[in-house]
Amino acid sequence: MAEAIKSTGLRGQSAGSTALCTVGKSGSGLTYRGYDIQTLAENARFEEVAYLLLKGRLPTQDELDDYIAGLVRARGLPDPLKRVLEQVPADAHPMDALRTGTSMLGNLETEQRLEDQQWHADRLLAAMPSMLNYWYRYSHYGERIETQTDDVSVGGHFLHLLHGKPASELHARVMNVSLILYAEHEFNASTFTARVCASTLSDLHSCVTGAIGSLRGPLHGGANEAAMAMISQWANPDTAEQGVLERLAAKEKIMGFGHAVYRDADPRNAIIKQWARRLADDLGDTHLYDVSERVDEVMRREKHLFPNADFYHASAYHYMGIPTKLFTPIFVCSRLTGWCAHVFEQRANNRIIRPSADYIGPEQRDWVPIGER
Ligand SMILES: CC(=O)SCCNC(=O)CCNC(=O)[C@H](O)C(C)(C)COP(=O)(O)OP(=O)(O)OC[C@H]1O[C@@H](n2cnc3c(N)ncnc32)[C@H](O)[C@@H]1OP(=O)(O)O
Ligand SMILES: O=C([O-])CC(=O)C(=O)O
Repeated sequence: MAEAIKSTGLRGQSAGSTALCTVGKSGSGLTYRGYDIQTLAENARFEEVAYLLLKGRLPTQDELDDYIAGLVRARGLPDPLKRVLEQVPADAHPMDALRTGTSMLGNLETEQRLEDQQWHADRLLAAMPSMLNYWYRYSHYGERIETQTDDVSVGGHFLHLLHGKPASELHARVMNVSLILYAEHEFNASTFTARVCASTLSDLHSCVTGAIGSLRGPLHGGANEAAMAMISQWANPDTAEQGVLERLAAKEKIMGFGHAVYRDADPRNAIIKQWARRLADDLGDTHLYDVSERVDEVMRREKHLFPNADFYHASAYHYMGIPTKLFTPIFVCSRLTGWCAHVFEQRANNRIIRPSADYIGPEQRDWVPIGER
């Protein structure tokens, strides 16, 4: 019985090997291919991290320039994909729009050969912010936007399409850091979804479509939106404290706190928290940040729980004028790199993922004809 409880949710069990990432290993909280997350967030461009994850090593300057140029060229959307996105209603969740868009792209640009997997991953990386903003601006404002911008960064491109003007240097910098922080995290639920799908020898678009569905839930990527919905209802830190205590008394979860692997801290939190503070100061409005800090204090005091990567992302994104419903889709634009890198890794050493289950149903029974039940 003790064993069964321990194995709930496969917690703590190894489900395979990876050379991509360490999570919660002593000495360093999070590394991508051996590079510490703090170092990457301070020094790297997101595109450089994407290259590292997808191709296995850091690029030279020439390689990075070529890589970025390729991503910039691949931002356009085929007309049939635009028409499909135009059918997705404004009140759909943007994650569903991305799920549909990714699936449709898989129909138009089907992955036929293993040798093309890298091209398809890069294409998805370039096109995901375009799909999201094309749908958002069309469904909410009736605008058919041009998705081919010449912004060099994925984050800058995203903000440009969303706001219809190039991003400020500060906002482009924060988006860069955010995309790096969200890029990869070992065998989390959405990545594991992608790997299970890859293990059947399915195509990349199916793996990514499934992973989007897993990321959407509030216990995973959807927590950044849920955290925003929560903190935005509190007028000041004192009402926030009261609200958290009430939720805890009602045994409700506080979104953006806790983690399946980390025990003391999520190393991404300190980094995004610092940028959220910078954005608040830049805007001259620290209200949401102050509320967030109080929630953080109360959760540590009452539950010994710490904010995960999602919590301060809520205020950071809000300060950049990003609508709440686009928070988790931004996570997709980043985690796509981790998902695809894991698909490649799975394919390179594949065996179909098929665990066993502990049967807890009835013993074998006699069949009762329908008229006698
Ligand atoms: C980028 C990401 O995906 S990070 C994760 C984003 N998700 C969230 O922020 C959602 C809120 N957090 C949670 O639901 C959980 O902490 C998860 C899903 C992240 C991890 O789940 P688990 O590994 O099952 O959590 P864990 O075993 O550490 O929980 C231990 C205890 O703390 C409680 N707990 C964990 N997180 C929270 C929380 N956010 N608020 C209140 N209580 C919590 C659990 O209910 C559990 O209590 P119990 O022992 O009385 O049942
Ligand atoms: O690792 C996890 O379970 C969730 C997480 O933090 C992530 O995917 O970034």
